[in-house]
Amino acid sequence: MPPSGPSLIRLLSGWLPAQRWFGGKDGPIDDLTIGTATQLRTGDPGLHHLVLDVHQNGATDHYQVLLGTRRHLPDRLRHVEIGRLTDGHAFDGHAMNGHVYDAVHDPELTRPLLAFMADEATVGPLRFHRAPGTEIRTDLDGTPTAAEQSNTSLIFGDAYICKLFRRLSPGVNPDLEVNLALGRQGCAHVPAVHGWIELEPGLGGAAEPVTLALVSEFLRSATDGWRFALTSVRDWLAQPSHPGPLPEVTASDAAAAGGDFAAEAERLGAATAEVHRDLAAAFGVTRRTPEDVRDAVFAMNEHLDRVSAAVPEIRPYAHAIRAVFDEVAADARALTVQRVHGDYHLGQVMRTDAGWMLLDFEGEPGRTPAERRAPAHPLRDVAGMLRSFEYAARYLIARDTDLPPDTAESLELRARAWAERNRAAFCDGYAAAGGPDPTAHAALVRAFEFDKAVYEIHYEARNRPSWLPVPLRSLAHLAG
Ligand SMILES: Nc1ncnc2c1ncn2[C@@H]1O[C@H](COP(=O)(O)OP(=O)(O)O)[C@@H](O)[C@H]1O
Ligand SMILES: O=P(O)(O)O[C@H]1O[C@H](CO)[C@@H](O[C@H]2O[C@H](CO)[C@@H](O)[C@H](O)[C@H]2O)[C@H](O)[C@H]1O
Repeated sequence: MPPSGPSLIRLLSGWLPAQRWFGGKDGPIDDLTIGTATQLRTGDPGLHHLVLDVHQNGATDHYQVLLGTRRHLPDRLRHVEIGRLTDGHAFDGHAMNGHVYDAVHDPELTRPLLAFMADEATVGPLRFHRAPGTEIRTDLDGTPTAAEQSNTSLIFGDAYICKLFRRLSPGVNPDLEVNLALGRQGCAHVPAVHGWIELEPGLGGAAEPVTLALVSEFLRSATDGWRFALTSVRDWLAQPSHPGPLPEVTASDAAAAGGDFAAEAERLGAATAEVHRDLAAAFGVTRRTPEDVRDAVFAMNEHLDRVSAAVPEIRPYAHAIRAVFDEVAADARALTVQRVHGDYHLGQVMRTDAGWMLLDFEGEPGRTPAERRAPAHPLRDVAGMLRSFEYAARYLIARDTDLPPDTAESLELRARAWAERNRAAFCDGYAAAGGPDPTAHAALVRAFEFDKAVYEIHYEARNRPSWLPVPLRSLAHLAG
């Protein structure tokens, strides 16, 4: 018997919209039903896996939640309480009185997930998998990472990270698909997959299973690429400012600033090319005709129209952006496309002792599963990372509204120099390691960069309005 009853639904309807990973914040929930309910642990505390069917604007989205139930809630779990069920409320077929809470915060309830994977268990519609040839330790508790975003990640000791996909789509999740494929290619730039969880076919009537979670090797002592780059920018901006025109940045200047990133940017470029090579080997390559390229440019223009309608701040740059798109369409040539990362930026890479590692092959949130898996030109990823250098360079100054204009202007010159230096180093590393040379495809890279900037302006306006000046400032420079 599925968990039912108005009170559980009422509790979840109030809780869901407040979750960071809930994608339906634009409008009210019309109806919420429970698609599947699986009891993973009986007794107290109890653990229940639910797929929620959320009906909004005529469409249905599916979200995964793990609920804990306890008769007495310890203080350490009070902040994640969802509510209380009383009077023998039916829950997974059991009369249940007690507190219902977000189980990802309860180490006692996250530990069983590893045990199920180690045993390759099937529990109701849930199938737990261990990757071939790997062991899974079962003595570790999982705790959620502080930076909860589109998904929830649990860290188990310093051994594993388990990403629970929140919004579910039928079919294998691209992150699992790509990581397994790259692992089979022997790629040194992705963490090893240890296990995964899937839901049997049937979600939304689909014939394929659904990926629920991915367990990977935890990269201990790794530094997040975004933070690493920002440390360098901070040092670079703190140098005494030079009056007059943009100073030429030499390696010794940058090194004197204490945090030159160029050698790292070059290594990151090389790692990116190696991953692209392995993706092409694993998934194959496809040819696109000049007509296909013109269609793609048409889609970029339509994207710009939609974003211009929603975010007026982009309108002053629309003409310059269209000119770049038109240049590619006018000189359209056949291109070779392949599986790519799809949402490549400094927050998706980590520097370990062994080199750069690439994470999160899910593609841009908001795109359909088919779009996320569609082949694209590898220079799209290069353009994504070039945008990220622009972001890192300007992040500290674009958000400081108290800077006097002349200080802001001199810092902008300095930020520009940092971005140019690291963009060039990244492109050099990419081309030297066998990727298509970005300097030989300048118009295409520029078009991809502008298309990404359009996406970012929409993303920031919707999700982080205080960040909007960051892509706008860089657009003012690139489109100027
Ligand atoms: N294998 C790993 N080892 C260490 N940290 C990781 C690993 N995978 C992800 N992370 C950390 O978790 C963050 C979010 O991971 P990501 O896969 O990008 O999830 P999301 O899709 O929720 O953005 C990363 O930015 C990184 O800091
Ligand atoms: O990491 P996600 O897959 O959730 O990607 C989304 O969020 C990113 C921000 O967290 C966003 O990236 C933008 O901001 C980054 C700095 O925080 C910057 O390095 C990127 O260049 C910029 O695009 C990403 O676009 C979005 O899809």
